[in-house]
Parts: sequence; structure tokens; C-alpha cells
Amino acid sequence: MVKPTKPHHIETELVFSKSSDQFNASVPPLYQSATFKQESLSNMGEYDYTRSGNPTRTYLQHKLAAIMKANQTFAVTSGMGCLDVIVRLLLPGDEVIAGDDLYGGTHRLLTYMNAKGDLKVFHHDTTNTELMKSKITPRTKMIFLESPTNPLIKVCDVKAISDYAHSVNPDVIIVFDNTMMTPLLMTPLDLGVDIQYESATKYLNGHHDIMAGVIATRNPSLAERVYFVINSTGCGLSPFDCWLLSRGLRTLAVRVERQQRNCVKIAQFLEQVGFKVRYPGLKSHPQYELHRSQCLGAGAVLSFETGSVTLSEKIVEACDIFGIAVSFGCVNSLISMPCKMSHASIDAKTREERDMPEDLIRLCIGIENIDDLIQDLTRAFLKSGAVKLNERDELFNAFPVHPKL
Ligand SMILES: Cc1ncc(COP(=O)(O)O)c(C=O)c1O
Ligand SMILES: N[C@@H](CCSC[C@H](N)C(=O)O)C(=O)O
Repeated sequence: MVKPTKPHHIETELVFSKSSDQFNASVPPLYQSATFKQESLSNMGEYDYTRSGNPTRTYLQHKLAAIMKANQTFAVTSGMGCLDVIVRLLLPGDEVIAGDDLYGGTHRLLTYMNAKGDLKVFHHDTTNTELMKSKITPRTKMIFLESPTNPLIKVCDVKAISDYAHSVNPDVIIVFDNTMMTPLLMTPLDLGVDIQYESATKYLNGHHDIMAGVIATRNPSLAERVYFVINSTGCGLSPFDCWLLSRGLRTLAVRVERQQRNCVKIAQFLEQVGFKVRYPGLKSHPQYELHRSQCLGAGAVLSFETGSVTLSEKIVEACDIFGIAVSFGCVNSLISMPCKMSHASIDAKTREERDMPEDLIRLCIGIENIDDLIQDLTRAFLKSGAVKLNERDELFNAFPVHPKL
């Protein structure tokens, strides 16, 4: 018999609850209170004011620490709120390196700070490890990484970059946005990352009914500095949103597994039809092996090109089950054109410099029946004229700019 000494697997930890609640409530209680009475003038007790701490937030943060393999986590009002807290750890004029395919909102905040002279931001292609190494200097104070990136699905070698950066400057802070993979598929803190953050608006909550962000670290001094900023600025997540996020988290494993299974089938279908598909679960992805070496799965977001902006627009608008919306990680499937939607905050010139195709379509796959999803896409492809049926009723790409792989 195996000795029962191992910690829980993540699937178990997500649904496990051990309450210290006075009534043994099996679901974490909601402390919808801004203030807490003190025992006396000199004894404040554990909580005084919800901006500084709240039992529902503490419950959530402990659960998140267990699944993210962190010492401490902090729940804040959005993914962008996480980034705002993290950049406040820097000093005026500090040099930072960021990827050249970051979520549009991340790019917007870093560009704003760069323009104001708060930071000096350098963008580089993180998939090129040697290039990244050549750009890291003792003056580099923070490095922002995403892998796979949103929306170009570029993969970087997180451990190689983190190890090299720490060897050049032991105090450099490696910041990793793990929104795409979730703690289920990737543990960036195991790869040398100092601070991991995620937009919990996406998979962690999974139902698109709250905005939230989570910051995680194993470094006690960084945790102290992060907490200081959160308490000082008041961006801690509200009790009710903490409660909803705790509820959403319980189904993370089943949702992500199902979404990923659907996504693999859709990626294969799109590639077979002849589109250029970006998905790290396909062997055609340039960093397929690297992604496999640092993640447990390919996730449920992919993007593909049609060769024409007009054609892409027609496809997007012809879908029925796939809703036209920004965001991802919800239980229902979404379709979008990043250059017009989620990444419109990156100006057209920069998008072109970074080879971001204007015709790019992003699919965020949900938990629906896979046959319905493929039928919805097939109908949209036929209606838009992107694909046609041959005499044997087989689909073929009517505009094969990207020859069948
Ligand atoms: C990869 C990534 N990081 C961070 C964010 C920001 O998260 P939020 O919308 O919760 O502020 C988003 C999307 O918004 C995202 O796609
Ligand atoms: N109008 C919003 C766009 C949010 S994009 C949300 C998500 N990260 C995605 O990639 O779809 C903004 O200006 O931030």
C-alpha cells in the first residue's frame, strides 16, 4: 500500500474543504462586512477592515496558494490590477524587459509608464532565448513573460530565461502571466519565476461573472511588498467576488480538461481544412516540444489566419454558438479578431512591426458538445465562402494561402 503522506493532487485540492467555521459550514462562509469590531482598544483581533484583510479573502488566498504551489497569494480586483501592483515594486527609471507579444492591456500600461518616464521598457521576442540573454544586463530590474502568448501563441523557455537573468542580477524579478495555462497546466514558480499572476476573470473563475486577479510568490519579502501596495491602494478583491471565485475554482479541473479536449479537436479540424493554426498542441507549432517540456497540456485558446481581413470578419459574424466577445476561459466558446478587439490598444504600426496578422481569428473553446462546435465553424466557413464542398462532400479551403499541412 502507498503510504498516505503525499500532498493532495490539484484536482482534489480544488474541491477539498476543511473549515474552521464555528458551524462547520461545508462551503466557505461569506463575510460581507467592511469592518470588524475590536475586542478592546488594544486588541484589534485578526481583522479590522476589509481593505486590509477579510476572512473570505483569506480562505480563497490559502486555496490559491495550495494550487499555485506558492507561499502566499493575493486576490485583487482584476488581472490588470495585478500588473499595477507589481510595477509599483519598481523605482523611477528602472529598466524592464517585456515580451513583444503581450496581452494588449499589459502593453498599454507598460507603454504608458515608459512614455511618462516612470520605467524604461524594452520589448524583445521571448521565443529567442539567446536574444533575450543578450539583452539582460545587471540594470534589468524586472522581466515580464507570457507563454503561450495572447494572441500569437508564442512559447518561451521560462527556466532558461529565469536562470540566466538571476545569474546576471540575483535581484531581478521575473514576472510571469499564467492566465492562459492556469495552475492546472503549468507551475511557473517551479521554473524560477519570482512572481506569477493570472487574470482570474478567465479560467480560475470560469463563468465570466466577476473580474479578478491573483498574484502568487514564494518569496516572503516580495509578498510583504505586494501586500503593502494592495493595502495602501485598496485593490483587494471584495468579499462577494472572493466567494464567487472560490466557487468557480472548484470546477477548474473538469472545465479545463474538457475545454482542452475540445480545443485539440478543433485545432486538428482547422489545420486539416487548410488554415494556418497557432496552437501548442499541434506538432506544427514551432515550440511544440518546448511547450510540452514545461506544461501539462496545450490549453483551450488558439488562433488562426484566413489570409483576408474581410474573410475573417465574415467568418466571425457567421458563427452562432461561438459568441463574438473578448476574454477567454469561460465555459462557453468565444470568437474574436484580436487586432480589432482585445489588442486594439496596441497601435497598428506596432502590431505590424510585431507581425500580428490583422486577419487573425482567436478561438476560446468552451465545454459545449464538440460536434456542435465543429458544425458551427463549418457552417460559418461555408457561409463566408472560406471553404467549399467538393463532389465527395468534403470540405476544401477556397483560399488556400496557407497550403494544407
Ligand atoms: C493574458 C492576459 N493577462 C492579463 C489580462 C488582464 O486581465 P483582466 O481583464 O482581469 O484585467 C488579460 C485579459 O484581460 C489577459 O488576456
Ligand atoms: N476593452 C478592453 C479589452 C479587454 S480584452 C480581454 C482579454 N484579455 C482578451 O484577451 O480577450 C480593454 O481595453 O482592456
